[in-house]
Amino acid sequence: MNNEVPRTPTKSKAQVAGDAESRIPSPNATESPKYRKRSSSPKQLPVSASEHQSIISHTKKPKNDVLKATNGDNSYMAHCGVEEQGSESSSHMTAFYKENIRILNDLQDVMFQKKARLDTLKDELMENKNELKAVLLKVETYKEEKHVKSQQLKLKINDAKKLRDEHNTKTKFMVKNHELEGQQLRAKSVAEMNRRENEYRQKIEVLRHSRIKQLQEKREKLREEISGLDFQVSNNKSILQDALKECEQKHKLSKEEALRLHQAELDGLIENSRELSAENDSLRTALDSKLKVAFRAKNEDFERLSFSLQELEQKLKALRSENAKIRNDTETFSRGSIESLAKRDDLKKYISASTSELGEIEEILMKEETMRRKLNNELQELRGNIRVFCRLRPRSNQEANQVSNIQIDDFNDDGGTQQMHIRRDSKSHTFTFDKIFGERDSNKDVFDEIGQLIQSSLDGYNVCIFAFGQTGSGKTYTMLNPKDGIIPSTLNHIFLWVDKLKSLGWSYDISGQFIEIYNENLRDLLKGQDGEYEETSDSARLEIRHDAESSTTHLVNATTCKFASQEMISDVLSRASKMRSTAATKANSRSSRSHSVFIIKLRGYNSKSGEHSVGTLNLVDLAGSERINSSQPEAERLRETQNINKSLSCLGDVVHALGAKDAVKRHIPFRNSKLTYLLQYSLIGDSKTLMFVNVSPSLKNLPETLNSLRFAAKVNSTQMMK
Ligand SMILES: Nc1ncnc2c1ncn2[C@@H]1O[C@H](COP(=O)(O)OP(=O)(O)OP(=O)(O)O)[C@@H](O)[C@H]1O
Repeated sequence: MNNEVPRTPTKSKAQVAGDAESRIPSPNATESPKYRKRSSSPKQLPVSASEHQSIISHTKKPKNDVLKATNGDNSYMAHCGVEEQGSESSSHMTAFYKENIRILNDLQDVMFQKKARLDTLKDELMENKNELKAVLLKVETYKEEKHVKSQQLKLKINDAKKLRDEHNTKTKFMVKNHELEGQQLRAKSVAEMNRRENEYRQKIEVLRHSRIKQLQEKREKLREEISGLDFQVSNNKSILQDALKECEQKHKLSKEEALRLHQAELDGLIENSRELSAENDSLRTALDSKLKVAFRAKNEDFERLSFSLQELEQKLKALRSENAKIRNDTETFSRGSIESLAKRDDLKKYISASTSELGEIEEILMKEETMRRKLNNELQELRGNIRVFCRLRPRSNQEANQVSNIQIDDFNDDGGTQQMHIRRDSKSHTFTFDKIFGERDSNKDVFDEIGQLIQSSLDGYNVCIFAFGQTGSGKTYTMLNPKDGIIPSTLNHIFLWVDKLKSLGWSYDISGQFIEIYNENLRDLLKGQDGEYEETSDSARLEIRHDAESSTTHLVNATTCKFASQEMISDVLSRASKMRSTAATKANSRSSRSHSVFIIKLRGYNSKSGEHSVGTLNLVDLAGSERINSSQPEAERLRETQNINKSLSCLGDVVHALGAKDAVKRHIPFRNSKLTYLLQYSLIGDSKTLMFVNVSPSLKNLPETLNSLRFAAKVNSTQMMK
């Protein structure tokens, strides 16, 4: 679209003059009444734009009229009714006409000047418009830039928010973990208290039952005794009464008989004679004494029987009071039993309420355990599936004065990384890792950092932990130090955790294999172990077999040790390291020239939820990473070094390929070394890998230290693809 202002045609002064000449009629031409009218006020010059316009319109019509007059059209004059006047007035008219023509020409000049000015203004307007356009364009560009910058700012703000959320999630997770542990401890102590309370209650119950039984038995016995005695007493009483009655009867009868006889005799004697009276008296005295003796004897019998009766009555009384006491006791006991029964019912109710509460708590704990597993995995993934930790071993006494210039920065909480700077020949080398342990950090400090990774293997993920570095840099100390190395600490941690998880229904089957890879040959470090180890025949060669369907690896002919108790750990590890050192003496420090791989398989089953988990934890002490030493050109050493270099570079290649963006489509060279082939399924997918790069502080080891750090830094720059 053309936005230009239509331009007024401009003319040069000569053109304007020429035009005016051609347009303006001759001064001799007949004057039109209109021009005459104007002559009456010759000094009235147009000053405004409207007057200017009206002058132009006035001058246009006379132009045609004048032209007609110039061409000798007298009818025009006649038509106008103008009469011929004298030559004086004609010259006057000519002057006037000329004056008007001049004014008109001046006006036309003014008009053209104004037109020219208008054009200039139009040009300026155009220029301004263009400038405005350019300015608008610039404004647009600035706006776009501003938009882009605001988008970038938004992204940065989002990133910052994400980091803050991440931090919050981490904090929440830690807090939750602590709470979880607290709850578990609380639940455990409550369970323990309940168990003890139950035990005591059961014991009290048993004691109470046995005591009641004893008392009941005693009461029964006493009842029997009482009834026996009652029976005896009533029996004796009737016997005594019968005897007494008989005695009295007999006595009465004998008395009556004797009296009757005596009376008869007396009567006979009285009747017979007085002489017999003396005899009668003596006879009577004799009879009296006889009767008295008999009576006394009978009396004594009676008294004896009365006494025994009294005794029996007293005994009966005592037994009765004892019986009453026993009854009282029994009543007290039954009252106690009723109270105990009420208490038992209360306790039963309390126990059933506690059991249901415990069930709920268990359910919550199980859910929290599942949540913890998920969160732990998310946290590990946030930290990266491949992580690299550096560890600087402490200087020995001999190295004290010959140490490298190594400086370790503080841990950067924002980036989650740590840096170290090494000076060599006035050049500074900086390396960044996920964590750096200095000379003063202990194996415990190291284990505290990797505990959650070990947890992942219990949760059913595959985990690989490598120790990499030159000979003497502290790999074996980090991995296998008997007291607190990663391997013994890991096994102890596993046992502790398995014990904790028992209350949530989890049970674990823990088994281990320990092998060595020397010159690309596998060797069983648990071979020949006794006890609960699965033996393999001496001639059997170790073989690696993969099951692609279940993504698992099987080591054919390798001894598998089932860890049934924590006590087995030190025994198995000391035997394995003995086996390794036996080989070392044979093959000249072979331990530093071979890779050792400790494979722990953790199969978990939850009887309450039916969940299964299978995790493999590979703890690898890699062979020394130093380059070929020209001072040791023996063929055997060369072969060893070549094999080590090949397998280490293959490990680097595999990790690198796994970290590539197109890793899923890419060929991963697992088969290029026995080590990577063995660990194939523990390096892909959800697996987690941690590499320790162990370095020495010694100045003489500096070139190897830098090599190791470069290798590790390359691994650290990798982020595993899923
Ligand atoms: N963090 C540490 N604290 C104390 N001593 C250590 C530490 N790291 C290593 N050492 C000591 O340094 C020496 C060498 O360590 P170590 O044998 O573990 O090295 P290495 O890298 O495994 O060597 P090789 O490859 O020969 O097995 C040992 O005497 C060990 O006790």
